[in-house]
Amino acid sequence: MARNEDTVAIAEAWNHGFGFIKTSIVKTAVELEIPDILQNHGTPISLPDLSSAVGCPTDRLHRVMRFLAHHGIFKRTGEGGPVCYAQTPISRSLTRDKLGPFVLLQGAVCVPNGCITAETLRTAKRPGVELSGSDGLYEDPVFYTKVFREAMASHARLTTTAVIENYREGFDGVRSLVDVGGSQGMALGMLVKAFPRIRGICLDLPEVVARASPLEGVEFVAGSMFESVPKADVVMLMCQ
Ligand SMILES: C[S@@+](CC[C@H](N)C(=O)[O-])C[C@H]1O[C@@H](n2cnc3c(N)ncnc32)[C@H](O)[C@@H]1O
Repeated sequence: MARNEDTVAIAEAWNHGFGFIKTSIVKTAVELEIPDILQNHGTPISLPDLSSAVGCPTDRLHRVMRFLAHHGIFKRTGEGGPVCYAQTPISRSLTRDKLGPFVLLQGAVCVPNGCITAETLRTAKRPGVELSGSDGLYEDPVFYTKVFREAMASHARLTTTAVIENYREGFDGVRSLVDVGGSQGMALGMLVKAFPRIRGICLDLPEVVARASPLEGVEFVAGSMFESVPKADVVMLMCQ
């Protein structure tokens, strides 16, 4: 691995990049009045009951509650039986008569556009909520070419460098590698350069592949992972 202090610094930098997610999901829980629902319920509530109380499909709500339980906002109970959720001291502080309204106010100011909200959770209008493919996000040329592409390239460079330096044996015997959602082929380009015997296949949406520059050793395939994935010895799925 990279030197320990570098690794810790990179983890801290990731936290700065993604720290808003926790705030965003807590705000969504308050919007849905989940702390109040649990308080009024009195005992742990099952996922289907919570789902009908907030008006969100169970599968989407489950993902949100799993995240919040992992971060100690709610407590998951019913080990081995049906999934239920209970209050914690934190969620008891997030009811509408305590700090809930404050979270809604600050969240409205600080949480970036594009995060999951109560409305998007109920209607599944965003790809993070329902993986139905592109929703136009990647078709916006300004967003895609400037912000998104540079962000993805920086992450791919960092991660792939660490993989090449520390996990060479993972590529032993590999002759073909498909990067699913490989964007402009940054990661794959680095991998085929480090392991020239590997044939790289970069699968991404047609509008993304149309903007990709040719890369030695990399074949670009336009399509959707939900329809088919090109055959290869190894399938790579990074940061989806
Ligand atoms: C978060 S980026 C990750 C890019 C790259 N794997 C990385 O880690 O830097 C997600 C990528 O998945 C692509 N994508 C989204 N929906 C897809 C689909 N249905 N099939 C294939 N690729 C898809 C996007 O265009 C985008 O390039």
